[in-house]
Amino acid sequence: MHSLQAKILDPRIGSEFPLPQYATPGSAGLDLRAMLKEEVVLEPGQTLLIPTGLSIYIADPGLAALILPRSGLGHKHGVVLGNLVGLIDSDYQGELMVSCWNRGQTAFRIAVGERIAQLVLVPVVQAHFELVDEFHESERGAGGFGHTGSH
Ligand SMILES: O=c1ccn([C@H]2C[C@H](O)[C@@H](COP(=O)(O)OP(=O)(O)OP(=O)(O)O)O2)c(=O)[nH]1
Ligand SMILES: [Mg+2]
Repeated sequence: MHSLQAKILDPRIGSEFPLPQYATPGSAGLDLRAMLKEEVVLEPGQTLLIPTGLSIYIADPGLAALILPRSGLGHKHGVVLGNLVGLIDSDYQGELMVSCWNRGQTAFRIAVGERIAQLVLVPVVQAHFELVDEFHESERGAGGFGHTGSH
């Protein structure tokens, strides 16, 4: 298992609420909690930036973290992310923030400490552009956006 530097910015993490943890041994995501002062109601269409009380420093440019919706919240309640996916750069040292978007039709109450999203550490390959005049021709060429049909 990888080791990740983290800072607790909200003392309720580690006391009232546990550090983000893998729910099962095979889980890919660490659940992030809403470290709100008090519960909030997210109205239909509303987006709110929610602090997690935690910062991480990934440090290795060969890694990044993604903030992803929790499938239960997204599917059952329409609560997803305002940025669809959050990308945490390896050099970011600020608080992990979750943009919560209620794309549904009904208001959703977010309780203090509720698990609102999940953090996944992923490998990254950085590349530089090698400018060329022509590509070696591929079977697909420039065809895209349904070029291969739908069946
Ligand atoms: O859901 C998110 C997305 C981003 N971030 C933090 C970590 C990330 O490294 C930084 C910048 O994110 P991004 O590059 O996606 O945003 P930007 O709009 O391009 O801002 P910047 O100009 O700071 O790069 O904001 C979060 O805390 N939560
Ligand atoms: Mg950026």
